[in-house]
Amino acid sequence: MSSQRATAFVPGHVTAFFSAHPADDPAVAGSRGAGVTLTDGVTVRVSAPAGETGAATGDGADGETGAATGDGADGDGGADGDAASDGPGSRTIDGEPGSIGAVDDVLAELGARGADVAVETDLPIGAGFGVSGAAALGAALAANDAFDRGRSENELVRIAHAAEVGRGTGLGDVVAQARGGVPVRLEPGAPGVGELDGVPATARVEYVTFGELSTEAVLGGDTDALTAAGEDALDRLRADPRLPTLMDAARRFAREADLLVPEAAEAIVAVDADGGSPESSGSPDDLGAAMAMLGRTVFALGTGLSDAGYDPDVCRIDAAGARLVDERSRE
Ligand SMILES: Nc1ncnc2c1ncn2[C@@H]1O[C@H](COP(=O)(O)OP(=O)(O)O)[C@@H](O)[C@H]1O
Ligand SMILES: CC(C)(COP(=O)(O)O)[C@@H](O)C(=O)O
Repeated sequence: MSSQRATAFVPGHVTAFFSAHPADDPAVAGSRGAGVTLTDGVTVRVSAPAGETGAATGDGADGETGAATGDGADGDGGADGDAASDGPGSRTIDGEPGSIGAVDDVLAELGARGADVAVETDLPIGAGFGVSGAAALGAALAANDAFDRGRSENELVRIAHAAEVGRGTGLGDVVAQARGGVPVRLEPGAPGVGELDGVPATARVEYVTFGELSTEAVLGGDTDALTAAGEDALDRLRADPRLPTLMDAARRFAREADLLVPEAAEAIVAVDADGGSPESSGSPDDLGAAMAMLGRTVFALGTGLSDAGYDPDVCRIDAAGARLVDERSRE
């Protein structure tokens, strides 16, 4: 018995600092770094057309990490129906027609292009919350369930990671979002290649967005300076895996990597002046603000942005990571 519809929730992920590690093999490519996952995230609903679920056990098995390059059509060996043969199903983002490249690549890899896919999020897209990675991972989890593809969690994370890296829209968001909490990416790459740790902590998160920053443009440019700064920041956090050190390393990274945009710099100073930083006399729960990579976005742990007079969105660090949610119907 296979399900026809499935829904997944994937937390947003704000990168505090990172180093870029490109590679030809998308499972090997990725980033080192650290960030926070958010209770605000992306919900992906996948509906399989009738008769297109199950039995595609060999689907794409020879190319699990090739989602970004291939269209998956030659791997669609489903015995009882090929979702790709009838062309793509509907794609919406917050109810409007629209698609995210990494999502399309995930669906192709799973032989699920015929699915109707609805991506819903309160987070802004392209502003440093890893929405594209979250949508890709949510599509992988939900399509696997709706089409009864029988892939494991690690396999689905690998497929979403490969799609995201292949599209140039992220390097480390997917593995972080799969984990939840405060992920520390010790080694780059998909499950089986990369290595994760975490800062064991929770906090209130505030954020304000001033606009988008193209991840493709930054990753496609010279990343030597940001990678050197990111490696330094990771060394500092490994020596002291606590939230104040994460935020301090994030602020220094943005300056050293020359990524700090003026609106973010202004907000970080305003939060600091108001007492919301560990160097000043504010509450110990206020850990100041930093810029979200890669977006014109500032995030604070505690109440620093609201104390400084901004009107932030508020959520918390997500404890669970990407997951299916139980609102599906079964036949
Ligand atoms: N309304 C939209 N605004 C920005 N990007 C969009 C939108 N709809 C789809 N996209 C796609 O979503 C992806 C955003 O990727 P990225 O810049 O990495 O953002 P994020 O930080 O949210 O992951 C791009 O591939 C872009 O083409
Ligand atoms: C910083 C970034 C390379 C991009 O993040 P975003 O713009 O949110 O997709 C991220 O994927 C990472 O590896 O840390």
